[in-house]
Amino acid sequence: MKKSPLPMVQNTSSKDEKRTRKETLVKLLRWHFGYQDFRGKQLEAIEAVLSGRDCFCLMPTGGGKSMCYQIPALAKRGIVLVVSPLIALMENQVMALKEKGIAAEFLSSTQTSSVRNKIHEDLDSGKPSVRLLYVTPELIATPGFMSKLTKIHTRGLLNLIAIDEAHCISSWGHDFRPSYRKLSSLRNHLPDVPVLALTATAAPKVQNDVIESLCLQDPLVLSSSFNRPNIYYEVRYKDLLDDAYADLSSVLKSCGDICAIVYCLERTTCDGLSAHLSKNGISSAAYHAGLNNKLRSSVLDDWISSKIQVVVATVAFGMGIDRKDVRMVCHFNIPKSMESFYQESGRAGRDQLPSRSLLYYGVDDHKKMEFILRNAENKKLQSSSSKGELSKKSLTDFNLMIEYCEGSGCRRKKILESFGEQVSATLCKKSCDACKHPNLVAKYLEELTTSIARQRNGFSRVFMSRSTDMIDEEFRIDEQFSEFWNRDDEGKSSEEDISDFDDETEVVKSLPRSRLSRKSGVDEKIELLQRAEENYYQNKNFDKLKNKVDKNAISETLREASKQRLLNALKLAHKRLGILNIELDTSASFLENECYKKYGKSGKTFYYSQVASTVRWLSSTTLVELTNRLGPGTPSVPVSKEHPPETPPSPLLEQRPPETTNLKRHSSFHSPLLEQKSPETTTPRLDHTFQSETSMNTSPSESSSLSTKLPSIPSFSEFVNSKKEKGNHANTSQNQSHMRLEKTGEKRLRLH
Ligand SMILES: Nc1ncnc2c1ncn2[C@@H]1O[C@H](COP(=O)(O)OP(=O)(O)OP(=O)(O)O)[C@@H](O)[C@H]1O
Ligand SMILES: [Mg+2]
Repeated sequence: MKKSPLPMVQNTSSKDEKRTRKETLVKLLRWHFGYQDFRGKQLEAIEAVLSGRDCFCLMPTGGGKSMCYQIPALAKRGIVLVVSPLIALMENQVMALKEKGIAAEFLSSTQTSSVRNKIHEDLDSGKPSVRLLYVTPELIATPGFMSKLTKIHTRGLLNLIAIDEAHCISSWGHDFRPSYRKLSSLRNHLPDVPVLALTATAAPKVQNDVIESLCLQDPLVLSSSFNRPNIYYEVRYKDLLDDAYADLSSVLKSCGDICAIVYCLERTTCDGLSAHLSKNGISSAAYHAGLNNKLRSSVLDDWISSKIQVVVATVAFGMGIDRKDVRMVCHFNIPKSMESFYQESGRAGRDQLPSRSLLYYGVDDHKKMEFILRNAENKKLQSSSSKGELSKKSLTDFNLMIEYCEGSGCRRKKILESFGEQVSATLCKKSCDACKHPNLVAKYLEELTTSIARQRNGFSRVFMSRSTDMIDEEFRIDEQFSEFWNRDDEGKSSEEDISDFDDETEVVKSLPRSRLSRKSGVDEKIELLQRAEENYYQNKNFDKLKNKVDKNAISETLREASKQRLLNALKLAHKRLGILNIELDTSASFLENECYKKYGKSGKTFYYSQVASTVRWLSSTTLVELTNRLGPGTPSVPVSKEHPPETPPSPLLEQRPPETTNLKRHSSFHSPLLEQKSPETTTPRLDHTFQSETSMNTSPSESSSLSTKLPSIPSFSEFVNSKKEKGNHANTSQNQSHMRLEKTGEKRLRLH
């Protein structure tokens, strides 16, 4: 339903006229949005763009930047074009505006062509009804759309171009989107349309970059303080806690039924933590780019409509999400920069009511993030030597985050000073843990220092400990080792989860790719890692390690959550493959037990990686493989949906004696870590025929014993060796195949 139009704003300059204009704008605000008055610098920004001036608007998260282009759209006949980085963000805003009776639309590839055509017809009509048109930067770059904009402009109907989240244009910013770079063409094509750039990113370098890149002319630069007085800042130290999962769970419980966001670095953590919270009676769901669009939308809807209270998410969740009553934002892993932290924690308390930011800091998380950033930095350095300065920036930015966690003194001051704001000592008013409980925080920091020193002396873990600095200094992580990185998504590198953008491709394209081809020196480093692993398992320094291992121990709760994950994955496999001849609950226990047996002593990270890899295996495995691993007996004929095995289902766990885990590997066993097949099995094949052939070549007695005696999950050394062999084998096979192809000039079956 559309509202009746209010008087249009005139561009006038006398004092009275100025007052009248302000009154009209306030009337529009009250009429359409129900707010009493403008906040902060909103009015100045609105007046500037209405007078035709470019404006750069720097406001804190939740400060009300959207209003700076929404009111101008209502104040003048014509269209305001809004460029926004995420489709979800556009959808949300358009929906909210439509609910208020404001004619807003968005154009994106997710719409049906009939919806898009309708919008285009309206735009071409000469008298468009739409007042706010949201588009992606990619669309702006297309010649067709640019000529449409030019046409609208020649009819005098393009009032303003608003670039929301404008920091995305700057490679100095924390959310750089290459597609935003294309927006610089707007000024060439539409030189006299005012441009409004909006961001909550305060770094001066980013500001200058935005102004230059968008070619803003004599812009009015409006900036407000970044202080969020209604947010209480706190850091908890994972290394000093028995169980961070349990700690978060009790914090959330003690707060009552609050709305919260928990950010994690990795998708697996989101899944595990969300399962843990749910199990403890907290209504929660995981949200990350690994879920399909439908699932993500339903999680978002449920959270926005308060059906669930807590979303456990990667950074894919949040940019521009406008739920005002978020009472707590928790970072379960350290964010990559102060800018990211500020943006994400700033999603708390947008209604200006007291809220909380809680960060769980762990030394392992620190190392992991540092490793990811260094890896990304190395990649950038290799791709362009001129970007050296830029590459180092990520580590410098991260150091501010470390200082926030490990340093003493007011947290608020640290945040604001990192953005160049000078802050008085009294500003915080005891609204951070360091100001409210200085002695306690000092004690924690001391304990943390001791714990770090202990870890430095001991060798806590192959990848995550400080003693691996010398390795990761040069060692370029290969995607293939991602299992040991607690990664849940093959083919995507660690950086992806940091960006975790879900709808655009360019960021994904810019991710580090596998470096298998760059072999130089890698073998030595692998050997180094293997030696490290051997040392570790020999437990020579067990006493020194004990403390750390305890901290890293796998709790029953974590095991239960993992079992739940495996059960869910089994259910999905059950759906995908049809009726499975296995008992799901027992099989989940069995698989979890396998992971625990293998990595129970190595600690959470390895154990959790193994769970993750098993989950992935379940998502892609065939019925034969699954039955071989979990079912009652090896089928002597290929198993298919049409020909299920005749033996009745019987849970494997009871059938398997403990010593059988060391028996020789069944050829049809498909380990998620060890995909390599023995040389004799590497003939051209289709998956199913291969499985059935191997099964048929096995004698019945062998077959039944193999089916119950499952192979062990490979150790890190086995995994590394298998990858090496696989690499060598692939090279040999490729050479042979290449020669054959050259000879025959014919394309044959692709060799593995
Ligand atoms: N003048 C106002 N008075 C009261 N509430 C307002 C006012 N202007 C905006 N708001 C409300 O403040 C909330 C935050 O606004 P908005 O989403 O525009 O913030 P933002 O600056 O874009 O934040 P972010 O950086 O997170 O995108 C919204 O719910 C909005 O309706
Ligand atoms: Mg916004």
